[in-house]
Amino acid sequence: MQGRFHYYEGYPLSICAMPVRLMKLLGVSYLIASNAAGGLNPKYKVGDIMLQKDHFNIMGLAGLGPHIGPNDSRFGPRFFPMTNAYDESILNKVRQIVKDLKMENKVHEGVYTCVGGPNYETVADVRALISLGVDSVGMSTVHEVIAARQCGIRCFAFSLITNICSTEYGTTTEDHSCSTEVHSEEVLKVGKDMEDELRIFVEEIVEAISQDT
Ligand SMILES: O=P(O)(O)O[C@@H]1C[C@H](O)[C@@H](CO)O1
Ligand code: HPA
Repeated sequence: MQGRFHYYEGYPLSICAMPVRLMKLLGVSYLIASNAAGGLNPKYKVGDIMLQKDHFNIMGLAGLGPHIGPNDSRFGPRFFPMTNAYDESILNKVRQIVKDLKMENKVHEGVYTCVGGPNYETVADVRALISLGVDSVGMSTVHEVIAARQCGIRCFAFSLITNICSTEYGTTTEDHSCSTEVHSEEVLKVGKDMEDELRIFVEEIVEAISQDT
């Protein structure tokens, strides 16, 4: 996919996840999802990659999800587990690719969360997410993976760390902005700068998965 629907654009999460259900109808069996995300783990640097071992569904805990409403049983059961949402055998392949491509110094494994956005987080938000065990924060992917898991699609996802979320209140500069705040220009630039490296990374993952099919 080129782009995706986001909750902050005014779409319900069922629409945000709809392309995954379309993929299922087209016969897709693996989902590779990526996102731009803020780094919460103090070890992360801008430009690093975080393989998602899991996600923390903060919107789901608040009652928001792609399956609210009548269940469409073509896509799976009403109730379904999310214990192993991120496929361990794909993760193992990716771990090997990370070694082969000598990317170990910039690749981590961690927990992602999706917030509603479109505003970035306050310092209090960031401190709370860290205390909840979250390593990266973005505005997508969780509901897509939930939709995929209901219908049996195997998932791999990673975050590109485009900015570091501040745990400290910054100093206000002369133009009334703040020294530690995030701007979308920065997020887009890091995404652009990493495009070629990420393309190779994803091509390797597709190749490794396709050897199994
Ligand atoms: O679509 P993703 O989750 O990669 O994009 C993130 C979330 C927002 O759309 C945007 C904020 O900078 O980046
Ligand atoms: N927070 C939420 N979403 C994001 C961020 C962030 O810091 N960076 C990129 N997408």
